[in-house]
Amino acid sequence: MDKNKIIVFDTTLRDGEQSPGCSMNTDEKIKVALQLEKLGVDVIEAGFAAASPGDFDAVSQIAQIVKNSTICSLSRAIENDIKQAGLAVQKANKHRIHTFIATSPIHMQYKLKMTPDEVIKRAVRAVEYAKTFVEDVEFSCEDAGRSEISFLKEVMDAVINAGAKTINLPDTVGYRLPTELASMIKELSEYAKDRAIISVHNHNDLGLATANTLASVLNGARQIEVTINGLGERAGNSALEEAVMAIKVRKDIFGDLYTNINTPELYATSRLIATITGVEPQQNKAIVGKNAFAHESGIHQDGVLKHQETYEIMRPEDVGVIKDSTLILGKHSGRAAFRDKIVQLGFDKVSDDELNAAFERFKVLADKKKDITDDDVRMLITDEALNHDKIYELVGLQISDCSSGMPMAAVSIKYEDKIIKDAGLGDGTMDAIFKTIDRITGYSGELKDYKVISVSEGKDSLAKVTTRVSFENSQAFVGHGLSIDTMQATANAYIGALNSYLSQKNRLTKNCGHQV
Ligand SMILES: CC(=O)SCCNC(=O)CCNC(=O)[C@H](O)C(C)(C)COP(=O)(O)OP(=O)(O)OC[C@H]1O[C@@H](n2cnc3c(N)ncnc32)[C@H](O)[C@@H]1OP(=O)(O)O
Ligand SMILES: CC(C)C(=O)C(=O)O
Repeated sequence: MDKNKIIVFDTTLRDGEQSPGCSMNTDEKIKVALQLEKLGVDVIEAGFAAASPGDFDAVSQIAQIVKNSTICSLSRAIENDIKQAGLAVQKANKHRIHTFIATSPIHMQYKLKMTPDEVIKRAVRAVEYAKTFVEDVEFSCEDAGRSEISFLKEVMDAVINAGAKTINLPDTVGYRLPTELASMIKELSEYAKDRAIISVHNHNDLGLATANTLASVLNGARQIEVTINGLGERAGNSALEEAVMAIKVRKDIFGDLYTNINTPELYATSRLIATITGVEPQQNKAIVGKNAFAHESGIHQDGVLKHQETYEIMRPEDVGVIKDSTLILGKHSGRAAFRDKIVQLGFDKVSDDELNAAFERFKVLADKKKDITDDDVRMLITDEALNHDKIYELVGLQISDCSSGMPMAAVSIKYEDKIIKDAGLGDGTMDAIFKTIDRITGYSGELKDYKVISVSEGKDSLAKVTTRVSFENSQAFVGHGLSIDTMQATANAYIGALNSYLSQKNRLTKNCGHQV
């Protein structure tokens, strides 16, 4: 084991997905996992296999597709959870079970209703049982941040003896300050010595998650549990991009400590997650926010023009932000320039079909819009990749509305080589579109969330719509729509959610007879 290597454990697909409104379907999770692999993440926590058949399906598919990163599933210290985790990750090249139980007085007394002794026994049984599925078992003392150090040591001894290789000490409720966590991690790392790797998993309730992660690394932690864009339960987790760049930029402090993260992939990974979840990082978010490398005021601009490092502590290209694109795309650009641009933007695994479909859409867009930005191209490619399950496909949409009239939508949809047309009224234009689509497809969706953002600036910007829709009392499915026309993007996003629901339903029924 290299003492200077910081293992990057990404939990975007598990804790990140616990952010309200951030659930992803299996295809989306696979795309994220492949991008995390490209980013160089050591361990991907692909989900909580026992949580639902959909989660089990996603973890097992990722386990079979990703080759370089270790694939891990979280599980409570409960036999059936561990079994589901073990079965889900078993086909991975490298696999891990991550089992946990809370160790703080407040969690043991009120939530688990267990005595400390019972918790230790349960933890040991969990690790021993997990070892019957995989060699690599991680154990987490949930709410370690509010646990007693002496009890943590007892739990650590017991689970290490049972075979746990990594001990994670989460600050589950983001309570600790960096100096406090640093001393706790120092004491427990020294206590563990070479018996196990000490890991940290910090939440951001006081805005200290990344500070806590870095303080822990400086005090012996050799695994960091992080998420892209800092997604996660409540105020989120420590952001991968922040922790990794701090270690890289501040060599004077971190010395020989390093991660294997391919940092020029950070921005593309962040964009993929934002596009899939529809949750944009705040504009001033470190590393990946829209303003992270923007200089507004004259004195700063003057400084950067004279010498970039006056106001930039890292180069935008180090994190994959391309500031000055040399290739300008427009209506006269051809396929070669388009392909070149998407490679430049970091998409090197786009299939010919996806490229051709995106190129056709690019040409239509270029006819309507003067400047095609990098963000437009990125969205076109991602949208094509996210909407490949075209069970139902929007062919035409016509809407009419006036301030005192009856909103109406006429919709035509392709289904199995047939074009089905219908028209209907609604309480607003969007309602008319949704109701007409429901009538054509025979599925009545319940809209749980709707978001629209403009991809770039200007009146002719592309609209990117993300919907979350539940069908037949299912969980909410995400749909994406992209168009210069917001209503067209809305219809596509709604149909996309239905397609996503139907493909998941088909796959689960085929694989294991489960309902969605
Ligand atoms: C800090 C974290 O992020 S932990 C991970 C959070 N992630 C999730 O919760 C994943 C999504 N969760 C789910 O789908 C569901 O909660 C399930 C399937 C896991 C469990 O559902 P249910 O069996 O209905 O239980 P429910 O969620 O209501 O309550 C949790 C139960 O697990 C117990 N429990 C909680 N953590 C643990 C643990 N680590 N080990 C053992 N038992 C635990 C609780 O005490 C409670 O038990 P009780 O029902 O006897 O009171
Ligand atoms: C289960 C653990 C790792 C967790 O998510 C937390 O404590 O926040």
